[in-house]
Amino acid sequence: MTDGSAIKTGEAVLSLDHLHKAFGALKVTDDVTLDVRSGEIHALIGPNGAGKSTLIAQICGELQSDSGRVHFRGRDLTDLSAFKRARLGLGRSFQTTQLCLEFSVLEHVILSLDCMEGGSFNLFTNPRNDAALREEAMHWIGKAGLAGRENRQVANLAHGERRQLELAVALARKPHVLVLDEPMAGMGAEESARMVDLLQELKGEYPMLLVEHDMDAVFTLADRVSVLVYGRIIFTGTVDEVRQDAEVRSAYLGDEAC
Ligand SMILES: Nc1ncnc2c1ncn2[C@@H]1O[C@H](COP(=O)(O)OP(=O)(O)OP(=O)(O)O)[C@@H](O)[C@H]1O
Repeated sequence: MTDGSAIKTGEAVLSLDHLHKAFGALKVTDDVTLDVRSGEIHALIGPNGAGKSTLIAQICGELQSDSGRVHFRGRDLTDLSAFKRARLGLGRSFQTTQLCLEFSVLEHVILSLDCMEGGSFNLFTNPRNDAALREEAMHWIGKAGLAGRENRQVANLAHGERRQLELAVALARKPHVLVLDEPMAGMGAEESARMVDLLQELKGEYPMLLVEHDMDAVFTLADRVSVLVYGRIIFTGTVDEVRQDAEVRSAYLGDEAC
């Protein structure tokens, strides 16, 4: 299989095969094998410093693995740059916001679309004149729950709305999988609930690898959960299985899972 169009529900879209990464003597990714299947949200949880962000960087090509392979939609990505992986549809969000505060929501998404198409559109002269780009940007803005906020300057958005804008930008790149690094980070309860609803709506359309500390969100959204401790996956299973596993509870969940 070389083309993702042939992928059926439940088949692996993204596979990590025995990935390793060490910083000096510190093994940060230690023989990690997991997959994200079509139609699912696969959550990756683990204590601070377990190696979750490092693993995301290895998946997305920002960090070279010491060994192991990454396959995406039937293709071996291991030796490709982050840019090429993104082009092939590996979408990602970051743990901290990566937005230009002086742009409007609409300008942000239009710029992202234009960059993706390799255009020469000049944001500073006439950002809203390309009707097709504008229409498409509005589509992604709506999909990320920001309809009505398109003309608001990013600097004036609430934290949760900024995370939604990042989601709009990620969606505008037309990913075939979403790798989300703590999308609820820094959010209050109401903002988290809104993001959970959004991800719930997008589930099925986009397979997701979700790194998240908010256990309510994880238990609501995930089909499967992998638990990373000191760079090793100690357990993969359904939400119920993970909640009941004694090792997981002692390593990470504690009484939260009861
Ligand atoms: N470039 C680096 N050089 C050396 N050590 C690093 C580097 N990047 C990460 N580490 C170390 O690797 C370990 C894993 O870090 P990582 O940020 O991947 O964990 P994490 O699970 O994402 O943590 P958190 O939940 O706090 O975001 C930590 O001990 C960290 O200090």
